[in-house]
Amino acid sequence: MTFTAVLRSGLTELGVELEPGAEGLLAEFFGLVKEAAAGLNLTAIKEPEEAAVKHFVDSLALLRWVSLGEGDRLLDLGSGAGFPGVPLAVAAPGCRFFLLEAVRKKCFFLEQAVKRLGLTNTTVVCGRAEEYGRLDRYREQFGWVVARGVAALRELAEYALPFVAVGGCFVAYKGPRAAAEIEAAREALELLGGRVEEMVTYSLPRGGEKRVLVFIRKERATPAQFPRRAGVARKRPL
Ligand SMILES: C[S@@+](CC[C@H](N)C(=O)[O-])C[C@H]1O[C@@H](n2cnc3c(N)ncnc32)[C@H](O)[C@@H]1O
Repeated sequence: MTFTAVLRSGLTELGVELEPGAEGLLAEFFGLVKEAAAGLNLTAIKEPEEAAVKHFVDSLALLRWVSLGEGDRLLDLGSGAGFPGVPLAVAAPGCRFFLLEAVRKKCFFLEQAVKRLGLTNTTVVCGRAEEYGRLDRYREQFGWVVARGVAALRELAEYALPFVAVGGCFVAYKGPRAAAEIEAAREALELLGGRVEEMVTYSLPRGGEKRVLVFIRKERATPAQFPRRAGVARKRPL
């Protein structure tokens, strides 16, 4: 099966519908990722069927539970080669997307890809969450923050929650160990103003790998001392 056929059947299985024209853009993005894969350390992404399921369908699974439209602002923290941010930006053109990534060569790839795909709703931000989360124009400015594959929840919460507006939501894309990660992150979430609202589970099509989206509601402003300076959350998670 081709990339597009696997993508289409995978999304149908999950109950996610795409805007007209989105499939073509996603296939074009896959081509760009594949071309850049070796230089970006993304070798696992080369097989079209596997990439369609593990990266594209997985990224878009959020849309089964969330609709992103006009006036929404979403930050993808640690976007890497653009997952889940780019597929979501293609699928939800009315929402404004910010792709935050610390590694310059990945940011360069993202900037080129955004330009090639004509994604006028998407801005690439090159830097670390620990720095950007302290700037007024980013701090508590997003109704949605998402992150996939960046860090364990206990550490990740300190990067992500400062960006979320009070009342907004941080969604962590996780695997089968999500419940244990939540347990380990309880104290951190409480300190940072977040509360786990819901955990939804889905199986990826074909291999059927189990995935979990953890929805964390921001209930209170994050105290000014967070995030701590770069490297501290990793060494001494809350
Ligand atoms: C394993 S990759 C996952 C990339 C992508 N989210 C995905 O699911 O394919 C993690 C990415 O997060 C970025 N990252 C890790 N910590 C970060 C931080 N504190 N601020 C910004 N980016 C960060 C890394 O540079 C890396 O590109």
